[in-house]
Amino acid sequence: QLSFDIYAKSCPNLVQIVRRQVIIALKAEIRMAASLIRLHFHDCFVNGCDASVLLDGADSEKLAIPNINSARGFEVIDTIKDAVENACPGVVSCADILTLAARDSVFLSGGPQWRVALGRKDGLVANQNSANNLPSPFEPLDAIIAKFVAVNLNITDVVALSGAHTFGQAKCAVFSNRLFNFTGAGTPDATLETSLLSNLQTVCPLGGNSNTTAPLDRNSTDAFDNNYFKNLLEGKGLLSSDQILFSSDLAVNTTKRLVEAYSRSQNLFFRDFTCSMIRMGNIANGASGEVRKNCRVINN
Ligand code: HEM
Ligand SMILES: [Ca+2]
Repeated sequence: QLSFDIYAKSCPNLVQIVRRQVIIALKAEIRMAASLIRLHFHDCFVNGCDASVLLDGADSEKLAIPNINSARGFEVIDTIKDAVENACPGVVSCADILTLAARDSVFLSGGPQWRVALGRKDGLVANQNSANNLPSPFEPLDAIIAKFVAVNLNITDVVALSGAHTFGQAKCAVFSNRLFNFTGAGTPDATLETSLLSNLQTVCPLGGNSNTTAPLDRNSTDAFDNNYFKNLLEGKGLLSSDQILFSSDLAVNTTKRLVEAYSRSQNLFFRDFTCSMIRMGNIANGASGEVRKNCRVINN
């Protein structure tokens, strides 16, 4: 029931309003592009794209392991929502705003652009348990694939969408297990290229601050391009869940060929990424919904 012209009469300038606010947010902090698309991903994988991730409270998804002290950009979404409410009060859902902001983040960082079908409704409940079950950087490839399949996405979506790790940052907490004593063997992850390994050992020393961050793609930290895939061919994926797309045994029959193809052709990556973003953005919430006035709380 999503459509391209659902707000044509009720909020004709929506797309421009969101774009303008995302531009302002990226001027203040370029990393916000990465943070906004990640929020959209964490929204869509939990109850479908229904802005459940934006809700505050003790049972919120914000407090789930993958999000706490990690998910960011909530204030930016509030600001965009305010601008939209000023122009068209009570019309546009927070879920649509987050989808548009994610789309703009990619394009404004040098990536592809696409049209977003709109009309998502905001959910009435958060699902902290499901948010705790988001794909983890510590799990093997078969488990990650299974979590995508569970929301009707496929192996191509796994590889293409992982390409979002072309920008943004990750904390030592999510990759330092690779640096010194990987899987209890007493040695680092053998698939991690040695010069990157020694650099990361300095950035994230044993007993150091686990909140220190490193770029997911140190070739072009803030640009949306296919360097992420070139990195994987060289053992320079930051997260274990990145590198296993190329280096694990299972990758040989599933994801490795696509990693190689995207590393050779940015065009192919951009085309598949666009398709997969649309597919992820269409994950539906089966339950009823509303257009929230404030993205942090359901209407009363
Ligand atoms: C395939 C399974 C995935 C896993 C295991 C995963 C895991 C992670 C982890 C652990 C971080 C670092 C968080 C932190 O240190 O605070 C991260 C960051 C990020 N993820 Fe993923 N991710 C996955 C898929 C995706 C998808 C599908 C997207 C979007 C389409 C995405 C976009 C991002 C972005 C842009 C960042 C950087 C955020 C920032 O700088 O604020 N990831 N991811
Ligand atoms: Ca959601």
